[in-house]
Amino acid sequence: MKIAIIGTGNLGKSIAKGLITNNAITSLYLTKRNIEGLAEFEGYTNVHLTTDNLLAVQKSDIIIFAVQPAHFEGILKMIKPYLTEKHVLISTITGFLIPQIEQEIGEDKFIIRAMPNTAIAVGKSMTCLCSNTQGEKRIQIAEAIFNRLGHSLSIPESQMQAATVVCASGIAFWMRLIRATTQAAIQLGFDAKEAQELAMFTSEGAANLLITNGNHPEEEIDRVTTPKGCTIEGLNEMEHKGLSSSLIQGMVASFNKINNIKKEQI
Ligand SMILES: NC(=O)C1=CN([C@@H]2O[C@H](COP(=O)(O)OP(=O)(O)OC[C@H]3O[C@@H](n4cnc5c(N)ncnc54)[C@H](OP(=O)(O)O)[C@@H]3O)[C@@H](O)[C@H]2O)C=CC1
Ligand SMILES: O=C(O)[C@@H]1CCC=N1
Repeated sequence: MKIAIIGTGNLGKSIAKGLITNNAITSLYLTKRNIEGLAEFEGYTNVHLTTDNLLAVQKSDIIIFAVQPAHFEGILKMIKPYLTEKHVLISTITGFLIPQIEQEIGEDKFIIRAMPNTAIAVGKSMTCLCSNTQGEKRIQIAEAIFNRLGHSLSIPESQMQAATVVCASGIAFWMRLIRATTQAAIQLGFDAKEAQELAMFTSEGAANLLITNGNHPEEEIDRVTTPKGCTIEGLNEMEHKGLSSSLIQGMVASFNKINNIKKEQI
């Protein structure tokens, strides 16, 4: 696959790492205005670093956009004359809707929105996908890419804002939970390195129990909570302090913020 990533920042680099590690590219063009920040990608014969978005578009079939929302409109205007019927356009841009993209480049283009997360760098992204009517004819290409780099789910565009919070921002939320459990483990006597090891692999085990068994979390909780035991004591104390409520309120705040994100960023 001939792929370009327009805007190789935090997410773009993560996608690039995933694509390279999983041998998912014939050629990969990575763009950025300041390409000094891409030194880690030097030395791969099929990876090209450039400031020239038009070159990247012309040399590629699949264009993944990963710039900040406020930069996207200008880039679409610039590349429009260079888009052909071969191009599949995949936008990871938060809050930028398909009709807005179509307004810039036309409804006849294959337009897909993807909401991956930074775990794509290690082939573990939960990625939600949607497309315009034309894009439905190429959605399998996006599914092939993102399934190779994790797990994908096609959803209506109306759910993309929620998917951004749950899946993309979700990495930060889970990191904070893992960090907090690490801090607790340190307080309980483990050194910092061991504490993080315990927190990381326990959270991985919890997720894998659900992925493998397909059970409801409460079913797995019931298996751990010995009557009058220490687990239920801890869980109930966490709930008295508002753990679930705090997570839900934080995620709803994150969701509401997306409505303003495009006009606020520069
Ligand atoms: N970070 C994440 O986990 C996720 C982010 N997203 C979305 O992905 C997008 C990028 O986010 P993120 O990676 O965090 O942001 P970053 O700021 O880290 O990356 C954006 C990159 O775009 C580059 N850029 C800006 N203007 C241009 C241009 N004209 N041509 C080429 N490159 C350009 C910037 O580099 P330079 O200034 O050198 O050009 C920068 O490296 C956002 O829209 C965000 O909503 C979606 C899911 C997850
Ligand atoms: O924080 C943000 O706005 C972007 C979108 C989701 C993850 N990062």
